[in-house]
Amino acid sequence: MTLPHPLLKLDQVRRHRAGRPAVERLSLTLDRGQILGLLGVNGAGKSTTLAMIAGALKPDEGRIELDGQDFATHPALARGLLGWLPERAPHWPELTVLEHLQAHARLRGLRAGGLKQACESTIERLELAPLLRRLAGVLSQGQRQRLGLACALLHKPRLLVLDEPANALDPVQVAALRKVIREEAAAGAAVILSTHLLAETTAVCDRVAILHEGRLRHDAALDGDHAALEHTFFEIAMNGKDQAA
Ligand SMILES: Nc1ncnc2c1ncn2[C@@H]1O[C@H](COP(=O)(O)OP(=O)(O)OP(=O)(O)O)[C@@H](O)[C@H]1O
Repeated sequence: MTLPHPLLKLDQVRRHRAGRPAVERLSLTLDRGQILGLLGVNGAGKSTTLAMIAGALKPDEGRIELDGQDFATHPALARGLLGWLPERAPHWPELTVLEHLQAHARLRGLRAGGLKQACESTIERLELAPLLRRLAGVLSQGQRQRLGLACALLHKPRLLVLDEPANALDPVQVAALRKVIREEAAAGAAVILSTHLLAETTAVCDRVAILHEGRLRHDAALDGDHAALEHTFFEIAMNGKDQAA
């Protein structure tokens, strides 16, 4: 009997940036319906990892598989399966919010009724209706973040890759973001999100991985003992001590 493959698999992935190791021999898997928090201090390698998962950066070594497909040999297929909110989501300042959503939907292959339906449901979920006619260039940082998240969600991705998704969001929007993440996971998508804030992971994730200096130092299900996790995080961040990896 063959076991079903995980939705996402990283196998011994390495990446240098500016001549230095940014991610070192990183292996992890993620299953459908899981919400994994990638935790680490500034410069730990979180964004580099997520950019490789999203196909924006190529690993120097190692393999990344999405739904059993090697990213290196099937990049278009893999990209079609995921939605990525990068750390600084790019936008076209001269387009309105609605034009953004429509352009992203077209880029994702949606047309006619499917495009309209995807835009309408995303606008409703992310409460973007009051912003539709506004130019992206005049949005606040938090509003731009919501637009970036909307663009990542439009085509119902099977893997959501969110880099610091709560950045610049107010508390109401943070709660809305968490609801969306939980809904996506409940619908069977896998979610990986990066943060340097412990509370972000404990609020919404069911598993946490800690990266430090590009290496995976901890990977475990969240068991509700937040004090123990905080201790582990600080031990790793302050002393670089390896924990159960
Ligand atoms: N564009 C770049 N060019 C060169 N080096 C980079 C670049 N981006 C990141 N790095 C380096 O790669 C390493 C990992 O950075 P990365 O942005 O992945 O960390 P991070 O955990 O996401 O940090 P933060 O929480 O501050 O966003 C760091 O040493 C950083 O200086």
